[in-house]
Amino acid sequence: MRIAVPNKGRLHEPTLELLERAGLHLVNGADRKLYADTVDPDVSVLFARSADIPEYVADGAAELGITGYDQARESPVELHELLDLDYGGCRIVLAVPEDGDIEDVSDLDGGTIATEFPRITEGYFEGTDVDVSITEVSGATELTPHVDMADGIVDITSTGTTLRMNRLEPIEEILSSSVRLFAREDVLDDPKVEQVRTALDSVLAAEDQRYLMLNAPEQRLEEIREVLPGMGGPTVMDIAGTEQVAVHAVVAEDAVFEAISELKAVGASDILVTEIERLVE
Ligand SMILES: Nc1ncnc2c1ncn2[C@@H]1O[C@H](COP(=O)(O)OP(=O)(O)OP(=O)(O)O)[C@@H](O)[C@H]1O
Ligand SMILES: O=P(O)(O)OC[C@H]1O[C@H](OP(=O)(O)OP(=O)(O)O)[C@H](O)[C@@H]1O
Ligand SMILES: [Mg+2]
Repeated sequence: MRIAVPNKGRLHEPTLELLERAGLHLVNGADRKLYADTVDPDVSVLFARSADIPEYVADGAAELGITGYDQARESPVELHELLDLDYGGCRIVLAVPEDGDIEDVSDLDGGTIATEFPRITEGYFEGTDVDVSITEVSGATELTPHVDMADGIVDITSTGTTLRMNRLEPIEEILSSSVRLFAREDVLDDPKVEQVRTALDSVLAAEDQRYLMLNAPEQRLEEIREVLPGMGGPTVMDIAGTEQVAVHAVVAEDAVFEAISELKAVGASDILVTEIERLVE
């Protein structure tokens, strides 16, 4: 089983980090290589450009691919999306010069749009009654409206800094993207695919949960339980030779702050909060 992952760019590092956290450690160095093995002898990693990953998976070079949803939409191939990996969040927008006369999509009729995403752009304009010609560029798209190459652009934005720096403003959002795990339809029944999906999902599931440990007087256990409904309730252990119990529970990260003061109020002490590496439900 091969997983195609970004070989460079902003998705490279976080993708390798995710594989590591999921337990799929690369074993023979990743630098400047096309392939790497993982600790699982049945799983290897293939490095490719983010934009090429959908094609690599569809063509059989890899069974699974990790890349942006925008890249999957731009590619002509059809893949099955297994998991939203929740990083590389960005939007593809239609943007025009801040100080020009274009205020609305309809003002672009008869105009030219420059983009690295011609298919997405074409699909968007097909859904409007605005006719534009599309010029494909391979980078620095933001420059094109200022050198009379285009009236507007369709490009990626996240913080909006690049658009602002180039005196452009978004007038429409075309799609919202994040990194996803994709598979070819014919491998969906392979148990290894499910194993990889579960491993990656366990990292995401753990991210917004914390492991809470505390000591409490045994007679206050019921009150403690009320604060900690948790996953299947807390684990309770007797502390030998004392009237105290040790309580362990998984708690949503955003509930920890409040839970701590409530737990103290019902007699908890020695409260410890730790991150969870993986969580398989
Ligand atoms: N500003 C951004 N914020 C968040 N995610 C982004 C941003 N820009 C790009 N991405 C995501 O990362 C993917 C790859 O973009 P990146 O710029 O890293 O590679 P690239 O420019 O395609 O690399 P290459 O150098 O191989 O051409 C995009 O398809 C998108 O999903
Ligand atoms: O809204 P912002 O946060 O400013 O991000 C948007 C920019 O990020 C991406 O470029 P990237 O930094 O990946 O550089 P690249 O052109 O080399 O791909 C994208 O092509 C935009 O130019
Ligand atoms: Mg880029």
